[in-house]
Amino acid sequence: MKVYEKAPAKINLLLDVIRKREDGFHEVEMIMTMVDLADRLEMEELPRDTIIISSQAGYIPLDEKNLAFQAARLIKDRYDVRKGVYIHLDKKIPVAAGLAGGSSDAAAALRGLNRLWGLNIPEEELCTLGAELGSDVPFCVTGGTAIATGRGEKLERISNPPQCWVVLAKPPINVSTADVYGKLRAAELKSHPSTAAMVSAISRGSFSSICDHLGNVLESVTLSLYPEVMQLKESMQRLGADGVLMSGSGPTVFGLVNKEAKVSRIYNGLRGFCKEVYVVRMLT
Ligand SMILES: C[C@](O)(CO)[C@H](O)COP(=O)(O)OP(=O)(O)OC[C@H]1O[C@@H](n2ccc(N)nc2=O)[C@H](O)[C@@H]1O
Ligand SMILES: Nc1ncnc2c1ncn2[C@@H]1O[C@H](COP(=O)(O)OP(=O)(O)OP(=O)(O)O)[C@@H](O)[C@H]1O
Repeated sequence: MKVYEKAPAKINLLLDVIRKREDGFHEVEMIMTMVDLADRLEMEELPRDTIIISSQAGYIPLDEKNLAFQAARLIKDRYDVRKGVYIHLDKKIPVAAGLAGGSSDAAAALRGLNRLWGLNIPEEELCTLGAELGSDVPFCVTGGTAIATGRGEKLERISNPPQCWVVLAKPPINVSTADVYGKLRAAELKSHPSTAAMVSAISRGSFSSICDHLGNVLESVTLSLYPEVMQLKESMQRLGADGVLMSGSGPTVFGLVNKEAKVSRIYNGLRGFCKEVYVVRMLT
């Protein structure tokens, strides 16, 4: 038997850091949603008690470092599953981009293996398992749009933003999430984005107000480390995106655009100097 799962990329419409915790993680307040750029996982049961990962992407680990592998091992250990699985990852989400590609693969593996092995694990329990794999995994299990607090694992579902185009551009640099959080001086942040204003904008379905309240305090670190991310933001703004922000710890920058007519101008303008540009829709 085979099961298939889609693993969409996430973007952070808002990312605030409240404080550094004693366990080394940061207390955050984020608003996350999904876009329709997705990896696809094919999972097939194996009679032997083993986990095998393959992918067409040559640049990700296929051993126990792979988050989908870790998800499979976790579910097998916790529910005493003695069967094996072959997981093929069709990667479309750029890696180490701030789009939670690995986290979404892990979440899709949890959902898929729950079905493949008929375990009937409730979604909330899958989220708790997911939190053991990474802070973004619980959100990737549920999808939709949510306010995430704690280290990102406490979720409150909210309505989806109004439909729009999302232009994603990833400069050719690799950014380490741990490094960005490590360099952030949370206590010295001068301004914070307003979660309440963003939640209100989303609930009113006001595209322009959503664009006005985009904010990510991790930009203060990544933009100063990598000036090319700042340049990319400026280019997207100049080309006419309605709202522009870096996603997660970066380096991907996204632009929200409400009119289709503007999208190809932005895409073509960015493609002149950035190889990885994607035009997608918000997943609603
Ligand atoms: C930047 C975001 O992607 C925004 O959605 C997340 O906050 C990070 O989520 P993630 O990549 O799943 O992060 P994890 O794999 O749990 O953690 C990677 C590293 O980032 C740092 N980290 C992560 C989340 C958090 N709330 N505080 C942190 O300080 C920690 O140093 C941790 O060792
Ligand atoms: N299934 C996977 N897909 C992509 N990367 C993976 C996967 N499993 C493990 N990794 C490793 O995880 C690291 C981060 O990749 P990922 O694409 O998840 O980053 P990200 O988009 O920045 O995530 P986040 O937004 O959650 O911080 C990479 O160095 C990669 O080698």
